[in-house]
Amino acid sequence: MIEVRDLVKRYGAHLAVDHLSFSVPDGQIFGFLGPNGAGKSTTMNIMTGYLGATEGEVLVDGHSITDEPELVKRSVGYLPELPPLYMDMTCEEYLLFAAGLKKVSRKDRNSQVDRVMEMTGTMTVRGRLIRNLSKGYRQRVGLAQALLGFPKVLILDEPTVGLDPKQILEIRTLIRSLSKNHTILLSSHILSEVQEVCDHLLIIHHGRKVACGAPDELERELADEPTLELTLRGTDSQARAMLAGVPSVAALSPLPTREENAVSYRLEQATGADIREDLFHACAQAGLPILALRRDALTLEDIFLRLTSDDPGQQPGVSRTPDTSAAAPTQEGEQAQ
Ligand SMILES: Nc1ncnc2c1ncn2[C@@H]1O[C@H](COP(=O)(O)OP(=O)(O)OP(=O)(O)O)[C@@H](O)[C@H]1O
Repeated sequence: MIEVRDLVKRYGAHLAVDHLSFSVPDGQIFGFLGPNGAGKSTTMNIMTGYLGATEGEVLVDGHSITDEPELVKRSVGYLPELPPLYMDMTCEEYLLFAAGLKKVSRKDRNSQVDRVMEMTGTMTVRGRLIRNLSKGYRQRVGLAQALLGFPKVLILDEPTVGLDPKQILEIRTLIRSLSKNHTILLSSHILSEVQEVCDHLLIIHHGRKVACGAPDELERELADEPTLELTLRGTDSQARAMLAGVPSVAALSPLPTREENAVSYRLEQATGADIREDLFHACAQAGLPILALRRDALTLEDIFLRLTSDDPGQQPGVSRTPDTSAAAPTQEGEQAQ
């Protein structure tokens, strides 16, 4: 169990981490998400004992990183954003060297290095110079280094940054397999990179917590009720009279339309309601053909962008991604766009 309590980090007058608190239970893959400069690396550097906090504390299994740094460091493996690799060493030489720095006993070094190379799929490149390895393999070597000593906790700072899509998938699979025996905290500034792999997400902005929860929980809690965009063949008064008779239309606002003899509205639905079928029947009964019906729902990506935006235009309800799966067939038999 990792506990971060009321953590503050100031660089001179700049407040990089602002009273941040969270905890990571054993066995969880915890995603630490925020745009560039949000304070992720600073927090991770404090959690791993590389940097001192201005205020607050970090506990790993109840032991404070400040009071018992050696003990805590032994239970934490760290992959920094730029792994400190020595380009002129082979993969194996580097891992043996890192095992020495981590005070792995001489008699265990070779077997541990073999084991972490197996775990990270680097056995086949053990004799290659690190400078000649691809970025994906260098990242694996960095992970292998973090695994030496078999710490309970792994802290990975942007482990997939700069990798190609295939390498990203491979590292993700590797992280998932490591989660069987480790508690993992990994950071990213890209939601899609952590959404798939993490059980829990913490979103920070300007060093402050802005949201925390399981990805689907966040989506449920932070997304507004979906709205509908409806375009009909008919007049404004006909449409409003028909819509007045549909229960659960909480509000409507007109939208511009390029269709001739047509009107378009954004409809807000009462909490929890889905009025698409009611609308279909009401429009059919009133003889007002539906030309388009589109449901707008916030995705987790929209929520992340909204929570971490300094632009007041990116406020609730502005950044929306159309859910085209909910588009209704038009009178011409086409899918509405
Ligand atoms: N040594 C330092 N001295 C002064 N300011 C710093 C220092 N390190 C980081 N900062 C500032 O603190 C803030 C947080 O930086 P940090 O690197 O922790 O963010 P991050 O979320 O990891 O960003 P990135 O994804 O770009 O690495 C930024 O505004 C950064 O400019």
